[in-house]
Amino acid sequence: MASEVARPENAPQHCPGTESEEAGKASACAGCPNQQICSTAPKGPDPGIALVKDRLEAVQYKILILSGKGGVGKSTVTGLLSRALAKSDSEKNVAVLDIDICGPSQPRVMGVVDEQVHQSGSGWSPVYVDDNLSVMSIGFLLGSPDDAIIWRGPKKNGMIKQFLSEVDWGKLDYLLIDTPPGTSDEHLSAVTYLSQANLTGAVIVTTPQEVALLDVRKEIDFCRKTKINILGVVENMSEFICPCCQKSSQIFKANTGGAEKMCQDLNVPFLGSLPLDPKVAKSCDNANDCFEEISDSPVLTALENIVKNLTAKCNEK
Ligand SMILES: Nc1ncnc2c1ncn2[C@@H]1O[C@H](COP(=O)(O)OP(=O)(O)OP(=O)(O)O)[C@@H](O)[C@H]1O
Repeated sequence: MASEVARPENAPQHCPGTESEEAGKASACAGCPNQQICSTAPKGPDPGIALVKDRLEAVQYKILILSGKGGVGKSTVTGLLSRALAKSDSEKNVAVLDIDICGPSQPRVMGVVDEQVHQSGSGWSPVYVDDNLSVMSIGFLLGSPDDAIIWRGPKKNGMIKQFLSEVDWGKLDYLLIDTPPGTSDEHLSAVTYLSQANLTGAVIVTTPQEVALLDVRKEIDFCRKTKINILGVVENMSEFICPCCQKSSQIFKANTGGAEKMCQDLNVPFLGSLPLDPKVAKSCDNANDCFEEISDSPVLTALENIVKNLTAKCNEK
């Protein structure tokens, strides 16, 4: 994506590209409605891209967590995956970066709502959930969790640049980047700033219903257009296993075959499914360490399989 020449839609035939030194000055620019903007705008790639590359040099796997729709459990799955990865090997360092600027959930999901981040000479220090698990979110910077963030694209872009380039993670094995639903400003900013930082790929979270899968298809298309490697799809809330009789029910029925069938059709890896467990929702709502509270949940068994598939995909890179 970074190598493509950026040209506005209404550009003349021989437009040199908005980032070219010739932008606004070439003979083809005469009469172009963008001429003045092009000749005065700063040229070349955003210097933030190099800063992000340097900062994330010591992070082995950088993974974007995406979802087409809101509420499918992307933040919960990010939190569960990070805890599972951290618990699977105490030598591995794992971190979560929450770039859902307008709806940051990670402080609650990770059970660290009242914490604050500190700034030092080497950047922002993330909040530590465990010795080998840290998290950074705009939620830590708000005066109150009820404060609304009403920002336009450029301000969100600046915040994401800061998050990606100024957090002092130390040496990390996994950085999971929790994004807002859809394909919005935050995604474009993240993809741009990570364009030279060797992004490992994306995990897409969905629920089984067609209404959610429709939006996942768009997410897959976004990844393909922006050349992001798709590590795989996780289907969340696939079934509900009754804790009394162990009977399985499909609360969100997969009328079109669910995520696994969609993955086969679109030739995308399927990482596995997670059941719906009310204990998970309760624990996250109460901002508790959900791993402690769901030690007997089928979610943990299912999570093991997903972590195994995800780490295998990362190792392929
Ligand atoms: N497997 C699960 N079992 C039970 N509850 C779940 C499960 N996954 C997520 N939830 C619950 O579903 C709700 C939505 O989850 P979450 O906030 O993670 O979704 P999201 O996709 O990140 O939403 P958004 O992107 O809109 O912020 C939360 O209350 C969460 O606790």
